[in-house]
Amino acid sequence: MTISIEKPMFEEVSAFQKKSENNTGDIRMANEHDEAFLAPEMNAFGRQFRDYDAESERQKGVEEFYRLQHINQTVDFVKKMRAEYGKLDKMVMSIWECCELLNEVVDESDPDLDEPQIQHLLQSAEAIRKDYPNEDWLHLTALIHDLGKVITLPQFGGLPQWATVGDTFPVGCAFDESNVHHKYFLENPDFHNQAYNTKSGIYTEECGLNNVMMSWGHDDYMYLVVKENGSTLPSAGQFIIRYHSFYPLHTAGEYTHLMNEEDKENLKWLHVFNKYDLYSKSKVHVDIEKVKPYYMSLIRKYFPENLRW
Ligand SMILES: O[C@H]1[C@H](O)[C@@H](O)[C@H](O)[C@@H](O)[C@H]1O
Ligand SMILES: [Fe+2]
Ligand SMILES: [Fe+2]
Repeated sequence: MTISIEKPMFEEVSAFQKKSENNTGDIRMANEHDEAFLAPEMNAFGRQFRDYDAESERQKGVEEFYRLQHINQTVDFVKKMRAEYGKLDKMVMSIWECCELLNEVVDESDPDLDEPQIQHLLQSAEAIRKDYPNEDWLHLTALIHDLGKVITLPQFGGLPQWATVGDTFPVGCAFDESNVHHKYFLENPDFHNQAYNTKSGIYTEECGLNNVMMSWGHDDYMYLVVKENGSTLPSAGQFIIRYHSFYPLHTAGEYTHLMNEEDKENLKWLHVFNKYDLYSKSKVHVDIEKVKPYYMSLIRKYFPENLRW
């Protein structure tokens, strides 16, 4: 199904200023009188969003995270993970149970967020709901997009952070320089493998992202969960879940030679989504009990009661 976009995809950055006054570091509850979502200029730490070069303690941890991620995500590793997690034999539970479980996950790759993960899910979902009130599938997509991070918990195999979070990129072809902290790819064995280090590598131009192996993490895992459990979430929603961390594509505009026509359509919605995923990260908490009935109704509409994880 193709869903057309009637709203402007991006607001001017100047319009974002007003909201930044809210980002003072104090936690307050959002209420229904808040105006439509305006992306702030600064994150909750008073820095630019996605600033991977700032000098700070937090930044050192993030850089170390990317060093390990870039060294270890290889074609062989991704194949192994896909086979293992494709079995979906780790757990049986509902979507909401997983939302609650996610609170136990800490994301070491994220320079902009140190709130409980369930707040990030609800903050992004509520922000997108205000601006796109009729696209309920988009609200639900936002709610579940990061649930795959549970693979770092012991009961899901306890994968290291570098195999769970962070930006994603294709393996099996050259690592583009737009990847943050690109220099660490030099220590990845695939970097020196001639079958894997050309622009298209093992792929052909316009082969479609579905035929491309992405670095393993919460995006691809959650996509598998959605697909294999027979969710009726539209293809644009499934695409968003699968590629929302693929910043080298959706923000830097690289790797587009691997896309087919369907990918190009879906990418429009990913651009919409990305603004809410990134800029809704704030200290303004959503009242979970108040919004829960609405999201439960969406879960019932698009998912079976229990899912295999
Ligand atoms: O640090 C963040 C975080 O892990 C997000 O969940 C992921 O989607 C981003 O791409 C990543 O950079
Ligand atoms: Fe994510
Ligand atoms: Fe997110």
